[in-house]
Amino acid sequence: MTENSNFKPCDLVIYGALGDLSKRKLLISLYRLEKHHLIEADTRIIGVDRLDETDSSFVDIAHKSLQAFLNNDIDVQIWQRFAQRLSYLKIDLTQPEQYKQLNSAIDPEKRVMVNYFAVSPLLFKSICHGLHSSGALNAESRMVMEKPIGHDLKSSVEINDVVAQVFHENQVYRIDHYLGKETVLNLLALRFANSLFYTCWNHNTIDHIQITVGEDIGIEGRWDYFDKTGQLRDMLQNHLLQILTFVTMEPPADLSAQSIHMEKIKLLKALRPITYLNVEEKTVRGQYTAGYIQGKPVPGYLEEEGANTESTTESFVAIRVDIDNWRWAGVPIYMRTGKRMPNKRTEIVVNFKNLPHNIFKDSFHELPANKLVIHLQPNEGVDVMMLNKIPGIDGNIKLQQTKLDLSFSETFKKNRIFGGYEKLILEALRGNPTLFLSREEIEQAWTWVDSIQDAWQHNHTPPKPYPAGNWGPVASVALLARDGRAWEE
Ligand SMILES: NC(=O)C1=CN([C@@H]2O[C@H](COP(=O)(O)OP(=O)(O)OC[C@H]3O[C@@H](n4cnc5c(N)ncnc54)[C@H](OP(=O)(O)O)[C@@H]3O)[C@@H](O)[C@H]2O)C=CC1
Ligand SMILES: O=C1O[C@H](COP(=O)(O)O)[C@@H](O)[C@H](O)[C@H]1O
Repeated sequence: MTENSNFKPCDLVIYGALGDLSKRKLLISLYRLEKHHLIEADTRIIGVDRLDETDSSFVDIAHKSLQAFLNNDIDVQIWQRFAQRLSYLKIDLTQPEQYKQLNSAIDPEKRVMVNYFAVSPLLFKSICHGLHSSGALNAESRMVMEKPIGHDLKSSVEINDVVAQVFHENQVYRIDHYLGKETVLNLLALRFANSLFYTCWNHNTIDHIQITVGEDIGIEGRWDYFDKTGQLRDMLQNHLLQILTFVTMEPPADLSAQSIHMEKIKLLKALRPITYLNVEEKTVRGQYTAGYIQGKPVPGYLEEEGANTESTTESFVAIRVDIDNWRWAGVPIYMRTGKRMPNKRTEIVVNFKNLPHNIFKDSFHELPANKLVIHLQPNEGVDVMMLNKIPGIDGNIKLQQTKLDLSFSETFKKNRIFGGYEKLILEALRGNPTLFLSREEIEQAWTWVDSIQDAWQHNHTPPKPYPAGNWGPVASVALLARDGRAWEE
């Protein structure tokens, strides 16, 4: 144990331990934390799910997941240390009496109980009831709740109300793993530690902003969950709105969770509502058809495992967002997110305004505007596109567009970039809630997203098809073209 010797060990209970999130992200992140000696020696990990597994078969399942998602890059010693922490309990989460088993698995005298809800939000209420009736909780216990919390504002309020009956607000950790990503956190540094951006981060200087969160994967066998949810609720309600708030909120008074939550809520309240009257012009819904990703054929959404061929769920959304406040008046923010895009790419492009007059007509009829490109993943870093003089001795000044390139992997060679889940799981184990979300901001985000969902339903807006391996339907290009703009490709 090196860095965190002042933290208490935990009983980390993962509900839904055999599910996709647990296997793909949580166990992998925990293994990586183990590798870097960041987990207390006495911390235990208890997997809970409804299948008839045993401690040892759960250990095998965890090993297979690591093999699959870490490309077999498993160190024997680290694995042995990690495997010793693992145990399994079969609990049907809808059956309150089965939660009593937890009492013999945890040790509240020695360890803090951290309950990780890695299941559908439909089960959150049952888990709260079950935990309450089991008597396993105490004032130190924590709970980590996955996004999306609920399906809409109403269900989110219901869940938060039930959670509040069992956990005090300071025991509740609402996770959005994008807030654990280094590059998302770096937005705070970029904006609030650099005087360069202080005076120009507003409608006087910025023309528009683009936020792209593209994934090349499809729904990865998660039909039941995804088809009921869709890309708007799965990605935009949480990850994209979180990125948006970090890019556009007012400077917080300090770095405390409270100050940041306050600014995010103010920003979310300023988002102009999208209703059935303007939803067709402001949004694009898409659904992928069969196509190719990096040369390999992939099935369409309606041919995915378990698919219902009638589904009109969207796997792609593009939206023009307007923020009704002094800073952002007249500056559109275009956001798009989708499955089966050509590659995985999360980036923010801040497009600055053109200069009022061009004295370099020999080089450019119209001077290309400056751009700040923030690469959130992969190839984390920041680029500034600017104009420079091409060196030379002839009399004319000739310009060229050049890139000022700050690559994280180059610049911070000695620092490992931790994944979002690694960072946030560690914070939950340490009992630091700073990077988690407040109830109010989630409910505010639902209010805005519900209005879009209702408008689509009201207008019977069908998703537009796009072949896998493309950046969404053609209508997404038209969304910007109507404003005389284009997506950054
Ligand atoms: N997967 C991901 O990449 C991400 C997921 N999330 C969120 O995490 C949560 C879980 O997602 P995901 O892992 O994909 O979902 P999965 O359906 O893959 O996993 C849920 C697990 O819970 C089990 N389960 C369901 N009902 C019960 C029950 N009554 N008692 C005990 N176990 C039960 C399921 O078993 P069974 O298979 O038998 O139904 C399954 O093993 C969701 O809220 C999702 O939004 C958030 C970010 C990323
Ligand atoms: O929350 C979710 O996020 C993942 C994408 O996460 P990333 O860290 O790989 O960008 C997404 O695939 C999943 O559908 C969604 O539930």
